[in-house]
Order: sequence, then structure tokens, then C-alpha cells
Amino acid sequence: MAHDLFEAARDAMKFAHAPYSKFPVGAAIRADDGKIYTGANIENLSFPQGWCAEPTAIGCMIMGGGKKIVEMAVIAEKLALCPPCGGCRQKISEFASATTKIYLCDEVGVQKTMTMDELLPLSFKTDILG
Ligand SMILES: O=c1ccn([C@H]2C[C@H](O)[C@@H](CO)O2)c(=O)[nH]1
Ligand SMILES: [Zn+2]
Repeated sequence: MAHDLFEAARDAMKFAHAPYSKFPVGAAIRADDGKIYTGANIENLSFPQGWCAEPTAIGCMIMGGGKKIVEMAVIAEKLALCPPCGGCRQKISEFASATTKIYLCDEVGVQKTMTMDELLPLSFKTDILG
């Protein structure tokens, strides 16, 4: 049921701290423990110090005891769709598999579903670092 994830991401977006870009983003993760973890973007007056909604949700998942992303939804207030930025794709991939679904949402609901492999093809992998 992706719709509950969409609703969680939409609700999380209300917590965005985005006074500089005025571009609120919300994210919601269904984790392997069955719980939903959410996040919003949190900007900073020192611009590079702000961060995206996705890592907020990942941090909540890790601190809540979740270990893997089963599926994830992302929504932005001002765009039709908000595909995760490059840095977020790498961060998500740490806790996802190639087939993990990422739901790109607008204010109505899920509009596009992509797998992690589609979002981040040929992703960095090595057995040297474990
Ligand atoms: O995948 C993304 C891309 C951008 N943003 C945020 C960062 C910044 O606060 C605002 C404008 O880039 O949107 C996210 O939260 N997730
Ligand atoms: Zn990002």
C-alpha cells in the first residue's frame, strides 16, 4: 500500500525548514521493521549546511531501529515530481536493494514508481570495503 507512504511524506513535508529555497520536501520510508519513518528538508543560513528530506528520514529510521528501506515516497510542494537528488540516491542506496521502489508523488498521490537501480544505475559497489 503505497498510499499510506504518500500520506506520511505529505504530512512530513509540513515540518520542512525551508525559509531560503521556499521549497519544502517530505520523505517517508517503510522499513524492514514494518514502521514508517519520515523526514523533511532542514535548511541553514549557511547554505551548504542544510540537508534534504531523504537523509532526515534515513536518520529517523536508523535511530528508530529500522535497518533496510523496503519502499520510500518523496514529495515536494512546488514541483510536479521531486526525484531524489544525486547525493540522496547514494544515501538511499546504502539501505536499499536494486529492486527497492521509490514513489515520486505530487499533491494527489503516487505519480511515478522507480526502482533504486533505475534511479542510480551502475552504483558504486566493492567487496574490498565490505
Ligand atoms: O532530493 C531532494 C532535492 C532537494 N531537496 C531540498 C534541498 C533544499 O532544501 C531544497 C531546494 O533544493 O530542496 C530535498 O529535500 N530532496
Ligand atoms: Zn537530496
